[in-house]
Amino acid sequence: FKPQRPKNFPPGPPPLPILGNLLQLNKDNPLKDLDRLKRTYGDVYSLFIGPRPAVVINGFKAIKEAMVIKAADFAGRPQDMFLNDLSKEQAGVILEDYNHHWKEHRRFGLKMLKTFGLGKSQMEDTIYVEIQHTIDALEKSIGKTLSPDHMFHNVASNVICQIIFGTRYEYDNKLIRIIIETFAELGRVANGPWCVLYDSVPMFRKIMLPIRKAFKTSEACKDVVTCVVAEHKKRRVPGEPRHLIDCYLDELQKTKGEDPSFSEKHLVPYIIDLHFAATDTTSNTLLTGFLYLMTYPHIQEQCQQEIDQVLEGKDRASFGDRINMPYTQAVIHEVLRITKTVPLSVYHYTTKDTELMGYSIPKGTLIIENLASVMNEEGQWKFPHEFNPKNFLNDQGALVQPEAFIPFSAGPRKCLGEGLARMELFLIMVTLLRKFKFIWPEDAGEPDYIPQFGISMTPKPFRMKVELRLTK
Ligand code: HEM
Repeated sequence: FKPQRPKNFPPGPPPLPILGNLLQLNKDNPLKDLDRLKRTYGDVYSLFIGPRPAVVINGFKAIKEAMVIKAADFAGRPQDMFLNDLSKEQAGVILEDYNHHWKEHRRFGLKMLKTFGLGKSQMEDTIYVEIQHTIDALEKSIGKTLSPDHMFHNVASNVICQIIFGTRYEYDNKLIRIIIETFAELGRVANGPWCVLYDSVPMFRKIMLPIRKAFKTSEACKDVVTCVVAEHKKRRVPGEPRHLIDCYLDELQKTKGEDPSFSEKHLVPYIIDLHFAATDTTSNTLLTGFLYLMTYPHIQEQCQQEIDQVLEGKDRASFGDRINMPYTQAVIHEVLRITKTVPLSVYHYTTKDTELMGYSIPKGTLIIENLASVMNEEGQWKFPHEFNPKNFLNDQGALVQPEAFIPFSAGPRKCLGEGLARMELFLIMVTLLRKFKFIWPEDAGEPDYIPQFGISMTPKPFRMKVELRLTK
């Protein structure tokens, strides 16, 4: 029953029978424990999640060797875990293994972002529609305090909904509600002990009640999305796509069953994947950004000075303006660094027997890419442990992007939505900072910067006070 490390496998703490090293990891937030183990065993070490061996990769050098230099060896995804079983062999793109289906859906996703405006003013227009809704909400709260949670979630959700469905939804819409509830439910289960038990002791799988509930919620979510797709299908004119769903159906017609990767049954999980990947990540980064901007008012003011100067006489910012805003850009980069938005990336899997930093790693090993360890790695940053935009500025005040800046990961599985996320963060932050001053409420006490751990790091709920800067 005691798990054994294969020959020349990375070292790690001795495992217990059945449980492996689970008791050595804090179930609410394992990041500190992973850091502690790194100090003992080095940048590449192994752990047993139950009886399953996993290799944890820390620090920029080791991550680069795995994800970039030996990219194809480390680009798989495990296929026998709770989240895979949820998608019942109809994976979209995030959890799909390194295969033809993944490649085609990734290519298609990138094409969709371009088709619907990335790199053109069309995407800026889409984002601006959402910003206007945020501005309306903020204007109603001038002089009062408000909770920004839903506001940023709404923006990020609606930008991706415009691409997928060609429409925006109010926060209380049935589709959006069920998607949010499903992710919350799955997030709770995925971060908790039930999921670990599910992944490590398959014989218990069928009898675990919380797991069965999560499966039911996920099915209900798929049913709602399926209905929405069916509605869109009724109004579709082949060859005249209005949104991603139309384009997918056109692609299906083009390949006429020759390429089984594209099939209607894959469309629903694909949509859910994209919405999931695009929403909490972007909104949690924005929330963290505004938490820091409120509590570091001198940094907020310096951004505002630069924004006022560059946008003087202009109605609105365009993404191209970022070139003339090195300080604001540095702040946005610093927000992404400090947020560690997706701290352990998405689990990878080795596609063949390989080597890393001199250790042997067999095919089919679970790989945990500790992106958080790079974001405050000593030697990579001027100020690894503080919020300081100088991490991204040289002595002349120009923007520099250290190689270790990999909040979107690196290599072939790198975030598909990086371009969209960067555009959203820039346009939303710049537009809101130009128009409003964000203030940490006097009665809010000391800010708590420690986020809740999850697939995406979520800041603890906070309130913000808003004052108007421009009346236009
Ligand atoms: C601040 C915002 C975001 C951050 C920090 C972020 C970060 C990440 C990270 C770390 C991964 C895992 C990469 C890996 O496995 O090596 C990922 C994957 C992914 N992201 Fe993002 N992401 C963000 C926003 C978005 C947006 C807006 C989209 C919209 C389309 C998106 C779509 C995806 C997809 C589809 C994948 C899976 C890629 C694959 O498996 O090939 N992300 N993201």
